[in-house]
Amino acid sequence: MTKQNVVLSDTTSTINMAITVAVTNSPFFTTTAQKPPAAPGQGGYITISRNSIMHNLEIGCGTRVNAWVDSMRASSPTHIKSTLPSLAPSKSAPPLSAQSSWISRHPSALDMFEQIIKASKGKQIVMFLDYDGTLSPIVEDPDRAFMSKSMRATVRKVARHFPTAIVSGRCRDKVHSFVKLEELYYAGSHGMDIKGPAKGSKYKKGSQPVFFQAASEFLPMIDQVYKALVEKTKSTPGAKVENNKFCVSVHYRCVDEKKWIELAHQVKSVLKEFPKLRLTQGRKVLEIRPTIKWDKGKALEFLLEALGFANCTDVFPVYIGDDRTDEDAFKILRDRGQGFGILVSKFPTDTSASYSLQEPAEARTLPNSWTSMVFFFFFFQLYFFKCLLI
Ligand SMILES: O=P(O)(O)OC[C@H]1O[C@H](O[C@H]2O[C@H](CO)[C@@H](O)[C@H](O)[C@H]2O)[C@H](O)[C@@H](O)[C@@H]1O
Repeated sequence: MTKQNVVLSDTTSTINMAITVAVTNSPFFTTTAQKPPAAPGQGGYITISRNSIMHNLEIGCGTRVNAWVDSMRASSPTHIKSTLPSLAPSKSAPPLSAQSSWISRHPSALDMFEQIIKASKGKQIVMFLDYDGTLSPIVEDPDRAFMSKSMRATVRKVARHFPTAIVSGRCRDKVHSFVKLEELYYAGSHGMDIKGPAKGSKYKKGSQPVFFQAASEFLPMIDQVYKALVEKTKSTPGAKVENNKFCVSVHYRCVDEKKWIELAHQVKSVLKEFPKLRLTQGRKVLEIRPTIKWDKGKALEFLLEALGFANCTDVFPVYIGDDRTDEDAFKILRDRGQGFGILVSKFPTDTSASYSLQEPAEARTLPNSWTSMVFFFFFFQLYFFKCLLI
């Protein structure tokens, strides 16, 4: 029996935790490894290998199916809340050494605020923001994950000072309809659908409009798999299939846990017919997407290039996100040695982000400059917002 340390992260739902899962041969999980060893947050978000799932479900091997359901369960706040202490110091539960060590490796962005501003001096800051769980609260109905007016006002302010992009797993049009800011860049479908502001941007060098769809040829297939999944899962109460244009989400947040295995089998039976699609896992969501090598990290690189910063040393990208899919972008920043990633999380989790956002109470001093103020209030809102999450 091989013991594998698998990190399951549900940042938005305050459910980040490291779980040691004993998995025999464990082909079930493939992790996007995040080196280097000395860097904070080695490890990665879990990608469920489609082949492994397909195989395991196909042969009806109880252990493998259970492993999948275990993974779904581990992304559940109720399970993790009860087992992992929050990063916030509490009277009843003094911080564990693991927690303090995590915080020392991923210090609060607020505590490091002055250093961050100093490091960005003379460079063009470019902001990348995840949507669900970062700008909007996690709610049961994905169609109602609205952004608050104050968050919108903050993002508007940020965009006035820096080129700003929303990078989301959602369909680009949908995330645009939630954010409602024309001046931003939007990268929907996990970065597979990128569009710049219709009126252009004062930051962009050159007049070419920014538009890129990395998986256009998959459109008919995604439509097909969406319809098949809707049909197949309709017998599972609470299951919701969301068409994100270049990918599909199967939500199980409202599905009775006893029915998760049934849902897993339904999804498997559909995916069997689509060998060019792969399956990954998000927050109480199974995400089906093309097998192309494109993710939020690639979208970040694409946008930096489109903005004219491809080989620049004077650019400072900042990516704020809370999900496993954001790790691809954090890793790019770490590898480039440019800017930094901020993980919004109440709990320790494996991450390539440099900094974290945990508690609003950490905000102590007000920085001086206007730019700093924008950052400060932006961070502060994210902190505050995070505390309201389920
Ligand atoms: O990259 P993101 O912007 O974070 O999008 C990832 C997924 O977010 C949405 O699902 C999540 O938020 C829902 C609303 O709060 C919640 O109900 C769900 O359980 C979460 O997984 C979105 O609906 C998905 O399509 C995105 O892939």
